[in-house]
Amino acid sequence: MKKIKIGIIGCGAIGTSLARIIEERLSEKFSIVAVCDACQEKAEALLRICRRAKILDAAHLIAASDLVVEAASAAVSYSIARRSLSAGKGILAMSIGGILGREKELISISRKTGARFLLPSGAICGLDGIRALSAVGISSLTLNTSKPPKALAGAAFFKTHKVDLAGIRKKTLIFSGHAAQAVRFFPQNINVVALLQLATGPRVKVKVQIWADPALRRNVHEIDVVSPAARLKISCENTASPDNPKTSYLAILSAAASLAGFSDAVRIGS
Ligand SMILES: NC(=O)C1=CN([C@@H]2O[C@H](COP(=O)(O)OP(=O)(O)OC[C@H]3O[C@@H](n4cnc5c(N)ncnc54)[C@H](O)[C@@H]3O)[C@@H](O)[C@H]2O)C=CC1
Ligand SMILES: O=C([O-])CC(=O)C(=O)O
Repeated sequence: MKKIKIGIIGCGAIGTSLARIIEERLSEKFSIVAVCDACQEKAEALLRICRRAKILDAAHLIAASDLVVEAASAAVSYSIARRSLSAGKGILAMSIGGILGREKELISISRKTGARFLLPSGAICGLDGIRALSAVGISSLTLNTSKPPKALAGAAFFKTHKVDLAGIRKKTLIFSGHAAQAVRFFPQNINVVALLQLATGPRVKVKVQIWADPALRRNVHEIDVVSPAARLKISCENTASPDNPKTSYLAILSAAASLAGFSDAVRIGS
């Protein structure tokens, strides 16, 4: 069987760990042909894992790949997805916040070109049930995300909101609002709310609260869904990636699971 050629844009925590999993467990199906990072050293470091890959800029990487993995940033995820799908190349996107609000166009290009548009569940679970329930209506969906303060450090929110993160001694509410605001203020922290919003569609206004909790060692996402067909309470207590405290290890495993199921005839779960 011909291997699917993968190009990875973003050689940080997700890009690097995912590349390791592809090389170790998924190499019968996939071959990493190109990598790209805004930081040359990060791309060079990834070549030590992907020995057959080349460092290419985004345009050449898209041209060389069958499937592009975006693990870079919300500032570029939409443009990478649009360029990939328009060229008939599949895209697995991780920076979902950058796609929220512009998904219709991408879905339409994907359907036109037939290129796969993959949005893994990332750091949460339960999107299967939430998508199923949205057919009968969801009356409320709330996400409570709690992270250690250092995992929230550097977010755009703190440019306009004075918070002494290092001085927080107990669980403190940092932000309360809706998905679109949350991904603008916390582009590296709350892609999961964008996934929830995409799964339910614009009729449901997904609410989100972000907490800083100095007692936590994990990234915790608690999702509460109210619908006539079911009440879901989903709780994910995720170990952080060893390379980036903002990112849960589950997000990497979820991307790997999405690749493992790519073109598989068998599907477990909806
Ligand atoms: N969907 C989900 O559940 C989750 C999504 N994420 C998102 O996935 C993305 C990757 O996460 P991590 O690997 O943990 O981040 P990271 O910060 O460890 O790595 C990102 C890498 O992308 C590179 N980069 C940034 N802009 C770039 C550009 N324009 N072109 C090429 N390279 C660029 C950086 O230099 C860095 O090496 C982030 O946007 C993050 O917010 C993270 C966790 C969960
Ligand atoms: O990895 C996590 O726990 C969630 C995260 O950073 C995101 O959704 O952007």
